[in-house]
Amino acid sequence: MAIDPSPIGFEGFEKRLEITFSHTLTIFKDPTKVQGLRNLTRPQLDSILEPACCTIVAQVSNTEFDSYVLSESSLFVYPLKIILKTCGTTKLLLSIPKILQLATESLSLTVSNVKYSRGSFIFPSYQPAPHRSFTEEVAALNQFFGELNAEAYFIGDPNDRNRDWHIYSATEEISSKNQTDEITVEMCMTGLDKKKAAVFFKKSEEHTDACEMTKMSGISDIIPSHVICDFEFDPCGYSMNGIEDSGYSTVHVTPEDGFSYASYEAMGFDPSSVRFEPLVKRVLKVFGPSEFSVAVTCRGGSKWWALESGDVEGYYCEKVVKQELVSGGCLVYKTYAALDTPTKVTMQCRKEVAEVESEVVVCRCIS
Ligand SMILES: C[S@@+](CC[C@H](N)C(=O)[O-])C[C@H]1O[C@@H](n2cnc3c(N)ncnc32)[C@H](O)[C@@H]1O
Repeated sequence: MAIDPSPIGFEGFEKRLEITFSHTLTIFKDPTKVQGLRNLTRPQLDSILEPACCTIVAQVSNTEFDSYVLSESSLFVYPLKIILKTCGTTKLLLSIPKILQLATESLSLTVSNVKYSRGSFIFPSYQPAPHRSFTEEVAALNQFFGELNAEAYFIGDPNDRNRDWHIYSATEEISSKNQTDEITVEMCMTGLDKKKAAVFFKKSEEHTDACEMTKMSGISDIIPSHVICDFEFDPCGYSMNGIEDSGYSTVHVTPEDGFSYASYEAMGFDPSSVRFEPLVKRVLKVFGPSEFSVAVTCRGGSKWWALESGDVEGYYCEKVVKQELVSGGCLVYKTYAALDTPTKVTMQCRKEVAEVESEVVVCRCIS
């Protein structure tokens, strides 16, 4: 586990890396090839996490994929996709060489798509290399994926640096054809309601375990059909992965007052049965944040899902930014503040990353 060197508090905001692979070899019903990355052994997964400075603390799997709760967030392993999400002072991008070595050399896979995203750190000056700035992160990513079609987007408000969203997208082939409909929702919440955050502290007298936290907080009601693997930290903090078929949800909570933070992410759900507004509402009911952001990445024909409605009771939507991604998908980023929070200024997509980075990095803003 990475020791948090910040004397101020724990960095809740996660870094998230998603790498999708394709087979280089023809598969003749070879079960080893069909299982792809799921063939990685526990020591091999540990060797991926070691450079990032985090460890596996719990696991739940189904026929489609494996999910792991980490000392700092989560790992999801599908046959052809790996999603690593880490927080605190972890060095997520240092895991890339090991992931690529195992996927390409041991499993004969090739990289087809890469997505890296994160919000704005609460304590940016305590992040280690290569996470000291987005510029540094883009340079690190380009070392491995710069040969693909790669773009980096820095979406935010120059007057409000702590609401930025950072996204790096790289793809082997620029095409939106044959993309399966897939939606990823990433919510970042700050200023949690103190009473709601109190659930995520272990009580010394009546010990509260992770399962109780899941039920008492209402997390189990967000997508009730998900099978949940939860974990409580000492003296406080909570993480969970929920799984169903090829979809997952994941929640991470830093409940300490002054730097409280919670994240909610869901991917692979049926967009006709899980709708944006009620989903966001159920998550907000659990945490009652003073501010939050939602980043929705849509692939295939599912863009309507993110654009359908932005109304959230008790909050006003400060801004909506739409960004087409080089991989063919579309990102919709929305920021909200509780109705009693002062209005924020206009958000825009800045070009400064493009100015300092290599040629493959551009920043475009559609809205
Ligand atoms: C649950 S982890 C997940 C972080 C997640 N990204 C978030 O902030 O929502 C962070 C919380 O667990 C607490 N914690 C306690 N022991 C920890 C450990 N060994 N590693 C990481 N977090 C720990 C931290 O103080 C913090 O409240």
